[in-house]
Amino acid sequence: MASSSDVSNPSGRPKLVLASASPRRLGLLQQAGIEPYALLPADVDETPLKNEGAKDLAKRLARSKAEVARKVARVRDDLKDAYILSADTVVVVGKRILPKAELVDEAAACLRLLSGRAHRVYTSVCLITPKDSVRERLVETRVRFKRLSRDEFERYLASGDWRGKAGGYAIQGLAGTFVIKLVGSYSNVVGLPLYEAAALLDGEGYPVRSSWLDAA
Ligand SMILES: Cc1cn([C@H]2C[C@H](O)[C@@H](COP(=O)(O)OP(=O)(O)OP(=O)(O)O)O2)c(=O)[nH]c1=O
Repeated sequence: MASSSDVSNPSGRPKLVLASASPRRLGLLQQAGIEPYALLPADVDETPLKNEGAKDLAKRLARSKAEVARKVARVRDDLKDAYILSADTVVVVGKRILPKAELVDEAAACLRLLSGRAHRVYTSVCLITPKDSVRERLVETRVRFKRLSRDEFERYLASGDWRGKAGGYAIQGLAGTFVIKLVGSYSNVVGLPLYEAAALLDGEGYPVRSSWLDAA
């Protein structure tokens, strides 16, 4: 398991830095058999620019996170040749970008907008290769929520399951019971589209499936 400090790399495989503090992103990568060598969370200002749309916001933030981590990694002897992977997830209802809910009032406002309607979730994945090429993939998932009863609304807010989640909900948690329909990648909603992330890494020479036999 990776940590923000050094960990051993007994396999001699290329190293991967995950530029994220999200336990969901680490968990999804591990589900795919990909173990980051190090975690370098990047704290970037997530405020949308004036007139910035959800897709551009997700792309800009994923790229900023990767670039912040790259600066740190390239001056570290053990990480100077590492691949850097980051992502950013944005939830949007129509053109309205929902915040990453930190306060109960924000979560309540998000739920009111999501209840009984369809919305889109964008995750942009950014990969910086050891030679500093930048590769990106933007993935869209469409999600439709049931109309929430007052009881569901209040219990969900009381659960705190929304905290720190884009759009004020976590599909992998209690809010899974609100989802009538999902079109596209489920892992994209949780924070890292696995098909696209694996394809990006694979396409740039990272040995995505090299550990699969270790687990057999
Ligand atoms: C919509 C949705 C989002 N989320 C999470 C994924 C992300 O962690 C978070 C969106 O915020 P992000 O800013 O994309 O990510 P983060 O700040 O949590 O982590 P980092 O920038 O360090 O990588 O919301 C879920 O876990 N489930 C969901 O259903």
